[in-house]
Amino acid sequence: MPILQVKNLNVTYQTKNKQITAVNKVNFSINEQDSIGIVGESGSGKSTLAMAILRLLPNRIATVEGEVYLNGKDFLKLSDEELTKKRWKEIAVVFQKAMNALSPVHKIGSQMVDIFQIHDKQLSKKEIKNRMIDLLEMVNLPPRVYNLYPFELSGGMLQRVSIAISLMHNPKLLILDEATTALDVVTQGQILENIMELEKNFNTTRMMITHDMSVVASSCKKVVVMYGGHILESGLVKDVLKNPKHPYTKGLLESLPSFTGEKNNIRGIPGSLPDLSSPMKGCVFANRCEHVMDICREKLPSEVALPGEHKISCHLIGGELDD
Ligand SMILES: Nc1ncnc2c1ncn2[C@@H]1O[C@H](COP(=O)(O)OP(=O)(O)OP(=O)(O)O)[C@@H](O)[C@H]1O
Repeated sequence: MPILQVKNLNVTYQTKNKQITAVNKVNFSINEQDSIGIVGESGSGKSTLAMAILRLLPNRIATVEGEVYLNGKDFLKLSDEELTKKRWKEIAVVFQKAMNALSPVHKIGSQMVDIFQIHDKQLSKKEIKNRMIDLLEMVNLPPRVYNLYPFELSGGMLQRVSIAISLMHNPKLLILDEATTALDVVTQGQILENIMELEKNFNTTRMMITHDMSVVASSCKKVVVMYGGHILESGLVKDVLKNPKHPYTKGLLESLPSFTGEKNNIRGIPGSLPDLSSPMKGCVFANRCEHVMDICREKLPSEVALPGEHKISCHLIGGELDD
């Protein structure tokens, strides 16, 4: 059974005079210990997807429809009490600016203990302290960090603290939303290595939200490519990144130096995201696609399964035009 199953998930933001469909009938699932990267450029709906799964979008701002099964139970239907029990233990999240949530006037250790005790009041202070120091060591921080204030740590160290906090209750599913994006490449690489090591020890499944394909290439087993609230392509990283089928995925890869080899081959994708507040008949990428055909503007492509776990929604591949 998949650890997370998302079915027909739709998220609509209500603004004063518009309704913005930021996630549009999204379906995907994650099996245990499948690290999955959700990629796409800014505004493609990645964070909205994560927030909806985590039930962090207030009703007055957004309408969430569909089903999100966490270990077989519909997470969207849980009572607030059940939800509180599952947060941190079954599902935890680290945001890009997670470190900003730390109080500047309390030491790291005391904040960790307070957070730990919200969910577990059984252990003594000393036992908790030992566990917190173990956790800090697991994210490669020395024990002395326990007695330091946030201002005494670098951004990378603080983000490691946030990751340690997220792992405190051994969550089954860990969502990282651009959690390493603001860090320099070396620190980012080290933290990713740490996280992968921790996953093995903790038996955690990771969902990683990023606009950076190279992060997915180096740390994930599977990838989901999002654009304009739709999933356009998904599958194993080794298939999708080596043999991308969707013109959008190809465009994303061509805009990365590490995937094209030579600097002068780097290309952007001309154009910008469509207006998500007006209803669309066809493919969401049609206006920017260099292979656009009449049918692309008329009909939403349905998802086609290719060999392996590779799936694609594009009129160029599979379906009527490819017969
Ligand atoms: N609170 C909000 N009210 C209205 N529209 C919103 C709100 N938050 C996000 N959106 C819109 O929803 C769409 C998806 O945004 P989202 O932040 O989920 O994308 P993203 O892929 O995570 O991008 P980024 O990496 O820049 O955060 C965008 O069009 C954005 O403008």
